[in-house]
Amino acid sequence: MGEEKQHSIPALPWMRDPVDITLSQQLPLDSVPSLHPKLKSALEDLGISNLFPVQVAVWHETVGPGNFERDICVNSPTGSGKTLAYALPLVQMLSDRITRCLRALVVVPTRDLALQVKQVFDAIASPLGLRVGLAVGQSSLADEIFELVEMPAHDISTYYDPHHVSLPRFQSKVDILVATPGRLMDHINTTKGFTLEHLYYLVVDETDRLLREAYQSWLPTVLELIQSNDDVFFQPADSFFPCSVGALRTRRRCGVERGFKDKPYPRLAKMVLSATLTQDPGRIIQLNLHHPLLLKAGQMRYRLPENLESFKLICDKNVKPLYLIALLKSLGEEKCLVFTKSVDSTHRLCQLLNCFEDLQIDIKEYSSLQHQRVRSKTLNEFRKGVFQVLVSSDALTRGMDVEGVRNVINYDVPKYIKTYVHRAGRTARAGQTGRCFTLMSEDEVRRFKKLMRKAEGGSCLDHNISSSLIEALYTSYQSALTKYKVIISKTQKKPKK
Ligand SMILES: Nc1ncnc2c1ncn2[C@@H]1O[C@H](COP(=O)(O)OP(=O)(O)OP(=O)(O)O)[C@@H](O)[C@H]1O
Repeated sequence: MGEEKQHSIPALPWMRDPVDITLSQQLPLDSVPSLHPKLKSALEDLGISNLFPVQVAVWHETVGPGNFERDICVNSPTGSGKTLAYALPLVQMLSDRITRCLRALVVVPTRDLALQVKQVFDAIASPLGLRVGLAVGQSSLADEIFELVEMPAHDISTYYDPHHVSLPRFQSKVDILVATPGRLMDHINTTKGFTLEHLYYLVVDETDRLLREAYQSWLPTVLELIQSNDDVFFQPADSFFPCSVGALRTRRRCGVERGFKDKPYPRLAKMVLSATLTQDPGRIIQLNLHHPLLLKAGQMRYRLPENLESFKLICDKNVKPLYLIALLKSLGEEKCLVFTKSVDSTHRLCQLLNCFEDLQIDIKEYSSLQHQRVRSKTLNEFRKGVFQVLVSSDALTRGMDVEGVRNVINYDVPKYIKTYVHRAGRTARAGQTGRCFTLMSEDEVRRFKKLMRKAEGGSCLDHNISSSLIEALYTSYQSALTKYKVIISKTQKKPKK
């Protein structure tokens, strides 16, 4: 992660002069210019009466006077409302569409995040008659195709056959698609009738994470498909284009672009967002942004939520699990997320904690070692409050919004400030209060303090647990360890003869 070492002044000139989101105020729905009445009442049904500053700023640059003339990059803290910041303008802009085509594509890194984003879209898009699809590999490819593409009555096979001479009429069943890169590529490569040719809007959520992982070159592929459509736009109407199997060809927005001296320029509008947006020109360039505008909260690249309190808890590393247990006990019934450094550590820690007989706290794990179905079930139960403590590694928690998480605990000190931002950001969301505790040994303190100086709002208090509380746990620790060793020996594979 060489990016961490970069100087904090961005190399890209347009990144040096951002619009500061913190200067925007919350805006009551009645004052939001041009807000569709149905969108307003959908928001009210969600209990939303004001737009958050990032939503106001994005609205201003898209639906408002900005009119989507520039591609939008958003760097705003975790829990500040980025999902609705992009979902609202998309739904508003598509509300007057006449035919149903795939007009907006939202790419996110994980399935659970995609499900969460789809729920947000469903709540605001359905009242305006827009359909939202999901391409995440939750169901079989065939089931997913059934939900996304209307097959011509006579055509029963679902996969693309390049030798098929007559071009049947496929119809998209969705206006907006939320996808993970892998499944998106499956549809691009194999699903007949799945086309991006009508796309107006591309959203890349958790951009830095998605740009870091190539996932079968999904981004160059999507951009190339869109680019080739733009090229075809200027070709004579009778020219052959293999993707034009659908309904009408769509004309992308053809506005007067700022800086283009009244030259009409059809293009796809892009929005890219993250709480830790990359400043690396080598990565940003991959997005092929058009005259980009950066919307950013505050001065520094990393910013922690306003109502987050950070604490460091210095432990004796020989009995670190006891500090965690003492901390969990002191937090009572509050929902907690515990982060470890790896999936293996997550598994081991969760097993060990469950070996403490008198703990009386329900603890489950959430990791990529588990089957997706198990993981989704665990997450749903955690959302509903069926159990109270979830132990997780980093990979899957980007963007996850679980109501009522009051505490985040870093069992292992995060290596990078970016990791701290995303972990801590699972609490103190939407203006709520929250706490992040980081367990560390004495010799890790210096590095941790240095790490926290990289973030706005990175001040950190001490949280102490008395040694008598730790000593009181020694006996149960011994019996938990014995029980844990039995479990480990049973699960370890027997050597082959
Ligand atoms: N205008 C609003 N009024 C009240 N609540 C809101 C508003 N906008 C968003 N929220 C709530 O704020 C929470 C955080 O929103 P969201 O998940 O979009 O944050 P985010 O900025 O994408 O965070 P992350 O960077 O962690 O992905 C959600 O529970 C959402 O329902």
